[in-house]
Amino acid sequence: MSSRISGFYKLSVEERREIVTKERGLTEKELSYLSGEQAMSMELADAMIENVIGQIAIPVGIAANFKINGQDKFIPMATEEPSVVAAASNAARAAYSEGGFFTSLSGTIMRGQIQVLNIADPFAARAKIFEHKQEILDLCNEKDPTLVSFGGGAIDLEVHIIPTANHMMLVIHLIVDTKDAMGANAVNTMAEFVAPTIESITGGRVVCKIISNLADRRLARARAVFSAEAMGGKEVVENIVSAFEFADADPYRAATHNKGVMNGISAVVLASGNDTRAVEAGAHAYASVSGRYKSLTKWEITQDGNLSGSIELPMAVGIIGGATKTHPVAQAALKIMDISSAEELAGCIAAVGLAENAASLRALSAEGIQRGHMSLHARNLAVMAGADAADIDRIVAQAVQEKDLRYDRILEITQSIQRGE
Ligand SMILES: CC(C)(COP(=O)([O-])OP(=O)([O-])OC[C@H]1O[C@@H](n2cnc3c(N)ncnc32)[C@H](O)[C@@H]1OP(=O)([O-])[O-])[C@@H](O)C(=O)NCCC(=O)NCCSC(=O)C[C@@](C)(O)CC(=O)[O-]
Ligand SMILES: NC(=O)C1=CN([C@@H]2O[C@H](COP(=O)(O)OP(=O)(O)OC[C@H]3O[C@@H](n4cnc5c(N)ncnc54)[C@H](OP(=O)(O)O)[C@@H]3O)[C@@H](O)[C@H]2O)C=CC1
Repeated sequence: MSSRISGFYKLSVEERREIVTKERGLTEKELSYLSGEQAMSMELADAMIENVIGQIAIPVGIAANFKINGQDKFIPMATEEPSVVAAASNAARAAYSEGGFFTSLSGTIMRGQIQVLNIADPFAARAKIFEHKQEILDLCNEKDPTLVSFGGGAIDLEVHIIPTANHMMLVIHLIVDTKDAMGANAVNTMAEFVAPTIESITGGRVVCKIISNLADRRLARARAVFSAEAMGGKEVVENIVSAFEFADADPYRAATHNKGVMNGISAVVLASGNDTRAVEAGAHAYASVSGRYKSLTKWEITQDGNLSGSIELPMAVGIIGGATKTHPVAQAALKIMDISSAEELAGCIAAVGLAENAASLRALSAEGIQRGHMSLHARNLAVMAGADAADIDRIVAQAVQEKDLRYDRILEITQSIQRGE
């Protein structure tokens, strides 16, 4: 299949669904979940979270033009924000001609932290933990034979001594390969199970036993070259690099720059039924590991003047466990992306984050963000103004032509159309 579909956005919803169905073999049932015709059952919703009274629908769009590790992919993105899907498709188009995105994952390894207090001699306690390392790892693995049968499980220990205001804390890291699961439940179960053993080895008192979302042994990396011509020429490319340097040097700018990266990342994480907060916490913590909050992406200029981008961030996502298997739309999303491992999913998500950042920086470095973003957001404003679906395009076209995308003006145009003027 080819994901490079010029004008995909100009097709009707039905035509887009037909293309994706033809290429990815979606069933009637999957399509009806995606369209919302068949809602998730209230029994399932009630089993997923607590005190359920309903559901909220978020649109799922397909980002076109993605080639990742040589394979063309349709990328499902769940987001409430206009222009995010358009932006990803736009930048992916500029990378497509240069071979698309290339990705890797450093591993599927998570850390569980066990906090131990009341130890008089923490350095000796640290040594004792290492003497019992194999016993601790075996206990952890006893708790998750399924994970072990898939080649995962607890594989190592780290012991950190952390001075705090009131204590010299011993913090043990369980290093766990969670394979195709995100792994929080698996790691938390192990950490709680071994806590009494840790207490008896160290003589201390265990308090917190929990996964760390700074998943620095599960780093997803993606890189791509974006054609200078498609990005708007030499000056825009140079401006993009200076916009990156600004973000890398100034946390006020980096927060917004990384918000743009996360526009893409969170949308795919959500569509795939993964935990958006876990990935977001990991991303922002990783952006600060140097002691200063920085850009998650890097931008350079290639020898032949094209734009070269790369991204590296923790990507704790799974294709098993959590809501990934229970939510019917998440299952359809993985099928649309043709994903068969957590590693592959992590790479795709990183690629989308890089593309999203490229598109935002291009807009900021050229005409400004408002032209593209606001002309798409204007559709929302027309809905807010009470426009009929059939009139939305006409209202937006007039506001764009007038270069006045304020709500007040859109309301006036809407009301004038409704009066038949
Ligand atoms: C919005 C565009 C894409 C328009 O861009 P354009 O230049 O008007 O688009 P074009 O007509 O030249 O089309 C180029 C390609 O864009 C895509 N495209 C074009 N239009 C659509 C559409 N309606 N729906 C879906 N896809 C669309 C599509 O792939 C198309 O290729 P084609 O199909 O023609 O071969 C561009 O202005 C853009 O990329 N802007 C960036 C928007 C953005 O970053 N939005 C995020 C929200 S703002 C924010 O939260 C983050 C921020 C900005 O603060 C981060 C930061 O500060 O770093
Ligand atoms: N700080 C955080 O990020 C926290 C997040 N969470 C939540 O935890 C959930 C994710 O936890 P997670 O442990 O992934 O979910 P699950 O416990 O639902 O799934 C993981 C389990 O699936 C089983 N499994 C089956 N096949 C495989 C395979 N191929 N690879 C790996 N495991 C396999 C394993 O064993 P078995 O069958 O024995 O279970 C494994 O323990 C999310 O819902 C997240 O929101 C929870 C607490 C904190």
